[in-house]
Amino acid sequence: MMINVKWVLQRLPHWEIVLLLIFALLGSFEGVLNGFVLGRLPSLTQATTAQRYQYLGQALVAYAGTYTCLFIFQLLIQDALRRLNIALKETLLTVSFETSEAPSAGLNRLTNDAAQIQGRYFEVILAILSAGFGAITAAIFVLVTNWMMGLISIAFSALTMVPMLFGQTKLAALGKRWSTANAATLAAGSDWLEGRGDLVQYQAAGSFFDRVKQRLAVSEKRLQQQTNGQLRVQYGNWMLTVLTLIGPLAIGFWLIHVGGFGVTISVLLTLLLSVDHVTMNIRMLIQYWSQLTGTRELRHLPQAPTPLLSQRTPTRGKGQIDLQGVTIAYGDQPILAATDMALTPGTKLLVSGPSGSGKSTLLRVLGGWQQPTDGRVLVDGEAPAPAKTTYINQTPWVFAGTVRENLTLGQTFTDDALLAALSQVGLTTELGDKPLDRVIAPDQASISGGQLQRLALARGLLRKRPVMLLDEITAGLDDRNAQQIRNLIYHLPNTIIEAAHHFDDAQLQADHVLHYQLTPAHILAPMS
Ligand SMILES: Nc1ncnc2c1ncn2[C@@H]1O[C@H](COP(=O)(O)OP(=O)(O)OP(=O)(O)O)[C@@H](O)[C@H]1O
Repeated sequence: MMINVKWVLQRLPHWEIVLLLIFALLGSFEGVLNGFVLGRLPSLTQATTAQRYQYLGQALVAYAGTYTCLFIFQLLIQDALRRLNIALKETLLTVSFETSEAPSAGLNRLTNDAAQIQGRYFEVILAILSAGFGAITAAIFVLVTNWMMGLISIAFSALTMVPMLFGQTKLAALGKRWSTANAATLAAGSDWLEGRGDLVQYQAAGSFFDRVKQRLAVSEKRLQQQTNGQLRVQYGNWMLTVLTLIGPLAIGFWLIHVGGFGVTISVLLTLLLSVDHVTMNIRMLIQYWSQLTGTRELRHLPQAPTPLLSQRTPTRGKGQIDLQGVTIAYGDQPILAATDMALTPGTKLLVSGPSGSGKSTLLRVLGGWQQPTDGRVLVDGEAPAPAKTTYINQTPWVFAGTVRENLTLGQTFTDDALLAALSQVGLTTELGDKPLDRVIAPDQASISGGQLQRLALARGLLRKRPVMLLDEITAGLDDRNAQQIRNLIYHLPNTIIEAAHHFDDAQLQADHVLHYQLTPAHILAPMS
């Protein structure tokens, strides 16, 4: 997806676009106001006092009217920016969510990228309106004053575009390099803060901080290179602007000398006063253009292969799972050799295997979070999707808020349904008198590991999905908590597939749980 002019226009109401155009046009008369009003002064030497006051009145209306239009234009710009910023941040958050980006990358988009796009794209597009109309109004005024000298002056103005034509691609590349380096710095900063515990206990803070410092130095260097690139283009523009002033004057003096095209010193003076606004606006347009192109890479947003937000609603099947020739590999690394398997509704299956054998990968494929390399998985006869199954891992996320908010996630459930889910996982009494109103936080400090896993199970049970995929959910728990959770899940009516290193053979047998292993030959085989 690309944040471009079309995207911008689609997010602004039509009436606002029309008003922006009208007030940008009216405000653009500011550029020729001095030339127009002051240019009439010499004719007042012969005028009556009444005519002079009439002239003054007209000048007052012209100046006050133009500045009022400029003021309204600025108010409209602020309103448009508000709308665009809301739409932009919503879009960036959605893109990060859809593409499963790391939170640090998503936050980088939301803060740095959003600020850059706002300052160097949205504001610039709106400023282009004003500069564009300013250039057109001034150009028409100049041509009407003296078409030949006007054309010469405008032709010289066009020279200021030259540096931009050459610098455009380079500036876009510099913008991208800065963004990449900045994302790396943020990732290192996030590691530095998140990994504080290990860095302190292993006394590795000093050595690790070198990495943060290196990345910081690189990203600041890239920012400087980006700004320097823009400055170089600007310097080229300034030099050419000098030429656009001197060149037409030289030609004008020669035309006066030979008496051509009615050029006089006062024509040159009027042109000098107004052509400045043609050049200035064109120069600003080029500068704005350089900023626009500098953000091109930032505005190009990644597209998720399988959008997560447009998932279909869950099926109401019973929980039959079929694997038909399912093969899984990461490039050359095999995970699962071609496997056929049928699990009837309500089956309880434990998949064990050494670390790195592919248990999590298998569960993600069964849940539709990633595709198999070959073959197909069917859940109740359909391709699996995250919205059809429940997948819980070792570290479920706690959202800042109450237990109720953590269960509903903003959806509508009755308190009775919530309490029933809590009761199913044995959490009704442990969380106090009013368990649904209990406040918990993302750092999980206010809730134990076992309670957290049971809360995540309750969140899943509430949605009544027939299939539950449980990835090492007891890994961080002591034996008593692990046993409690397994007692719970093995007695649910759902189809349960659990991946785990540790298990209790006696419990598996007592609860008739199938036990398969992912072998070193990448085969899913029953444990003998
Ligand atoms: N996105 C990925 N791209 C490439 N390789 C991956 C990816 N995810 C996992 N792997 C690799 O695939 C193998 C299986 O990983 P997986 O996490 O599924 O194993 P696991 O059995 O769940 O391990 P553990 O018990 O340690 O959690 C590992 O070697 C891992 O490095």
